[in-house]
Amino acid sequence: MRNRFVRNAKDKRQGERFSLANAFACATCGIAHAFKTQRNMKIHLAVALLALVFGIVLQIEAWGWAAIALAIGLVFAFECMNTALEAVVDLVSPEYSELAKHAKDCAAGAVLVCALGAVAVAAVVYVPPALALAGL
Ligand SMILES: Nc1ncnc2c1ncn2[C@@H]1O[C@H](COP(=O)(O)OP(=O)(O)OP(=O)(O)O)[C@@H](O)[C@H]1O
Repeated sequence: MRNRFVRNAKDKRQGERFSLANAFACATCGIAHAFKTQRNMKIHLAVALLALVFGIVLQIEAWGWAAIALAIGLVFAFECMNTALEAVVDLVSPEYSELAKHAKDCAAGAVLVCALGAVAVAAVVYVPPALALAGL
């Protein structure tokens, strides 16, 4: 029987229907795969949980929650994209290649830039209430 979660370019050209539920299921599989295979994803999760705890303890404002949620989402999204790019590179270039190296290094660099941005957001959101809590 045809796997209902598989759709290729030919199916798309033929206009074969692919339900929204299937699309969500595929996206969820991708996120789960990234969590299972990428050590960095687990580190991002630990840091995100810590950020939530800090947010509750420091009683940050609504705009702070919005900024932290955006930063966390961006880091997870970039790590998923990095995982996708690594898979494609491994598929098309299992042997050593300078282009493959540049592609993977740039994708990893994008995650790093995103994580540094998240650190900057965290500093802006958490430092003032932390100083206030400390009476400084
Ligand atoms: N086919 C290849 N050709 C050349 N260099 C490669 C190749 N595959 C991986 N590399 C190099 O090894 C590094 C690590 O690649 P790998 O696929 O193991 O990613 P990773 O350890 O999961 O990285 P990340 O921490 O970014 O998720 C790449 O950034 C790149 O410099």
